[in-house]
Amino acid sequence: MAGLFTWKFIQYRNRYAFHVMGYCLTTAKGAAETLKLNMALILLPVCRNTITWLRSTRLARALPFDDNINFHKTIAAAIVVGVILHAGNHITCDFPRLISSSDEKYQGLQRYFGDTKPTYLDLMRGVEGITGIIMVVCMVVAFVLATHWFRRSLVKFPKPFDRLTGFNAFWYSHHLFVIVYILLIVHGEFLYLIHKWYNKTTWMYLAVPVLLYVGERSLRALRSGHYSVRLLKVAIYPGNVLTLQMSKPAAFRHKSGQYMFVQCPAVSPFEWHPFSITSAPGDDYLSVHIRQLGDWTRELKRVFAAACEPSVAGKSGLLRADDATKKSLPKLLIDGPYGAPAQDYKKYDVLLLVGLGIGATPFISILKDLLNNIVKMEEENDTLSELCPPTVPQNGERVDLATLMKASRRVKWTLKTTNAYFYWVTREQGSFDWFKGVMNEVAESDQRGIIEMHNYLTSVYEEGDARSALITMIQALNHAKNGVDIVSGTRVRTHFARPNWKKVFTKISSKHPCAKIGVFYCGAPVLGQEVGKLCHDFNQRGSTKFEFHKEHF
Ligand SMILES: Cc1cc2nc3c(=O)[nH]c(=O)nc-3n(C[C@H](O)[C@H](O)[C@H](O)COP(=O)(O)OP(=O)(O)OC[C@H]3O[C@@H](n4cnc5c(N)ncnc54)[C@H](O)[C@@H]3O)c2cc1C
Ligand code: HEM
Repeated sequence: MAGLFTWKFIQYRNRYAFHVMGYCLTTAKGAAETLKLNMALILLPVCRNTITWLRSTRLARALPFDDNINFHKTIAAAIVVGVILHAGNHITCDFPRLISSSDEKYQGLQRYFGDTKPTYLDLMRGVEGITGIIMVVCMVVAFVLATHWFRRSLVKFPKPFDRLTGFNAFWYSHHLFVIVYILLIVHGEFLYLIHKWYNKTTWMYLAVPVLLYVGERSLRALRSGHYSVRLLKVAIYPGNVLTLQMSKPAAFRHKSGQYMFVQCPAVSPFEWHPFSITSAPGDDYLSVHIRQLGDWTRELKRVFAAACEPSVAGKSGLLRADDATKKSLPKLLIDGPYGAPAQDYKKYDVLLLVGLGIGATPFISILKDLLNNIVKMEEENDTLSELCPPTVPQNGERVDLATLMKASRRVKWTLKTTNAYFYWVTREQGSFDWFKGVMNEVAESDQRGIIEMHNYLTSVYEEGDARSALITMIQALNHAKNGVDIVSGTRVRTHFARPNWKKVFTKISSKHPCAKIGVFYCGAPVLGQEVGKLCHDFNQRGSTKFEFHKEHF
């Protein structure tokens, strides 16, 4: 940006027009050059399919793809500065200087503006003026509605927009950028003080990113038509969580930690909402866990609750629908999968997964994937010990070469993850039902103790409360005696009050000296900062290195 600004600034500093309009002109033109670059750059971090693909390439080592939206916002901020400098200088400084210039000075600019000096109105109502004004208006609306405050707020809009929520207002207004891009290309063709076609470079900056983004949107539209899924199971849990289990389209390949968009025409034919995929890549179905938050998720629950029946004794969930109930369920469309920070878990031997409430969803898929691999590994090992008898062949005894070859191929098959620690912090005990099935399975199948699971219930007693300490002690005794937790009824350890993160980090770092540990966090930013800071602090102290990845939804 600095380079482009300086280049244009110097170019116009050396032109005749500088003697008429001065530094207002050089600044306006310098800013315009950065705007062209930034309007191109801003589209790249929101090309989700491209980024998902790039995450799996070597580029992921150099570029922080997890920060794509922050990059998008930073470029947006640079655009705000660019627009202020560009439009501000034209409107308040160089236009007035041009129209008030002496006839003698104006003569040198006649070939650009005509024989008679233009008025202020002439300049404003030219193509560049009109397109510029409309772009600024569209941008102001879209920028204001895109601010964090609006996106996250529950502002009530006046009629006829009263059904819009903050996020939807942001989403729809963001599409004003389609108009902005069309106008920007037109604006770039009618620039004053530029006649030669090769100096009109706006379209050159924009061509590739705009085409890439148009391709992305077309792909999404095409794919969503193909990805109409059949619902296999629906369950509604305490804590207002809805689980949807659906058939997996043949071409759908995801990694644990990734997310997908879901659309339900019975709720809204326009809205697509993102949800982490909770099933593992090896499962033959897809599943999502959806917590009710606003209008769309609430309506989704209502629509599905109408098609559900009370749960059969022994099955978890308050209401259920599956093949047995034979009720017709609303149609569902999906789009994805898309990349997310947690998908990098395979890079590490030791994992620390921290989920807050519904933020556990990306990690459930990881746990399931680990579990599937553990089961597969156990099976492989059983086959291996059958193929390769533990006793060393005695003198004269022969081992079939084919058997040995087969066995050696199998020996290579190992599980990269040696340890995974899952910390799930929830408000109430009922939340445990959301993922009870998976946790039970993990606890039962993971005989080697690769996965350690902790559930923290924070709404029972305050931290430091004597009752909390007492229950924790009873829990620990029971766990030691029976290996079973009294709250969860499984090997998952339930704790009362908030986790002591420092202790958790101390324990893990002393257990894994010199290891590189992948710390994945999904939840409210406040705790994310704390966990991130602990990673940084522990990295300064010992040989264990913690690499922090966070996500927030
Ligand atoms: C990558 C990702 C993964 C997610 N995974 C899960 C999950 O596994 N389980 C779960 O319960 N929730 C998940 N969410 C959050 C979920 O998408 C929102 O809770 C849901 O879209 C809320 O919609 P609403 O209309 O009911 O609520 P609203 O009141 O309209 O919105 C509440 C908040 O949700 C966000 N939001 C709303 N609509 C969208 C949208 N279309 N796209 C992105 N964000 C939106 C906004 O920040 C908004 O402030 C995830 C979000 C993201 C970005
Ligand atoms: C010139 C300015 C901008 C342009 C051209 C632009 C363009 C876009 C585009 C094309 C998308 C992708 C939508 C999609 O395909 O899903 C997007 C998403 C988004 N933009 Fe912008 N934007 C601009 C400014 C801003 C600003 C000022 C903010 C906030 C401060 C912002 C925040 C976001 C967010 C949060 C998303 C959602 C990304 C996601 O989760 O997929 N944008 N923007």
